Amino acid sequence: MYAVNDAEHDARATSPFSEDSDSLFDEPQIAMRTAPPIPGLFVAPIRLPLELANDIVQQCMNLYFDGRDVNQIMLFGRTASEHNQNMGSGLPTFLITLLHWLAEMLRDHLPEKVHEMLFPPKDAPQRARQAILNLYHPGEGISPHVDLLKRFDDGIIGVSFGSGCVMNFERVQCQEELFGEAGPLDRNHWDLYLEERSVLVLSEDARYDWTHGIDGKQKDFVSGGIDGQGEPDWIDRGTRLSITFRWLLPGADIVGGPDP
Ligand SMILES: O=C(O)CCC(=O)C(=O)O
Ligand SMILES: [Fe+2]
Repeated sequence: MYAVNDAEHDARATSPFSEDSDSLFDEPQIAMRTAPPIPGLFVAPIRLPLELANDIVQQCMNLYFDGRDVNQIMLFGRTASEHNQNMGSGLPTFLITLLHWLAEMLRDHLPEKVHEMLFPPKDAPQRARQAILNLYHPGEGISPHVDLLKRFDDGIIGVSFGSGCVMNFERVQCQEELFGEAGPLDRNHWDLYLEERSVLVLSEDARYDWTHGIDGKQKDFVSGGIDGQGEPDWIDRGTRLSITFRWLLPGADIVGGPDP
C-alpha cells in the first residue's frame, strides 16, 4: 500500500517499518548506487562539497531542529526576476546559496528541459518555491507516497545530508497493468541508495507514476564499491537531513494552515 500523498506530515508520522521485514530466509534486496531506469529520475554524479554541506546542516539544526520535538520544517520563497537571480527570495540565505550551487552543478548533468524546469530563466513568471526539511534518526523513514498532485508542480530536487539511506520506488499501477497488459520486463520496484551529499531529481514519470519512500531501518543493504560491482555491504544509517525543493502550483501557496 502507498499513500497518494495526502500529507507529508502523515507520511512522516507513520511508525517505523519493522526492521526485519525480510524473513530469516529471504535474501534482502540489494539497493543500487546508480539511478534506476525510471524516466525523469536523475542522480547527478556530483556531491555537495563537505564544507558547504556541514554549514547547511549546522544552520538547519540551529534554526529549526535543536531543542525542538519536530522532524519536518516547511519554508517558502518566491522566485523574483530582479532579485536573487530568480532563486527564491524569502528563503534563508543558505538555501539560496544551495540553489545557486545546484543550478550551476546540475547544468551538465540534466537534460536542458529538466534543468530549465528546476531553474527557470530570469524572465520567467514569478513562482512560489517550497523547501521542506526532513530530519531522520536511524530507524526512521517516510511512507511511500507521490508528492501532492494538487499542491506541487513537476520538478523536485532532493539533497541528502549527514547520512545515506535507501529510497524505494514503486510504480503506481494503472488499469492496464492491473489487468495484465504490462510489459513482462517492466519492473515495478527499485531500491536506490542515496549517498550522503548526493542530489536526486524527480520529474515526469518519476514524479507522477512512481511512489518514493524510505523504510524505517537502522541499516541498508547496498551494492558494493563505487561502481556497484563489488560484494554488497550493510551500511549503518546515521542522522540524515534532507532538503527537498518543489514548486507550488498556482493558488496552492495562498491556502492557509499547515501543509496541507
Ligand atoms: O527525505 C527525503 O529524501 C524524501 C522526502 C520526501 O519525499 C518528502 O518530503 O516528500
Ligand atoms: Fe516526497
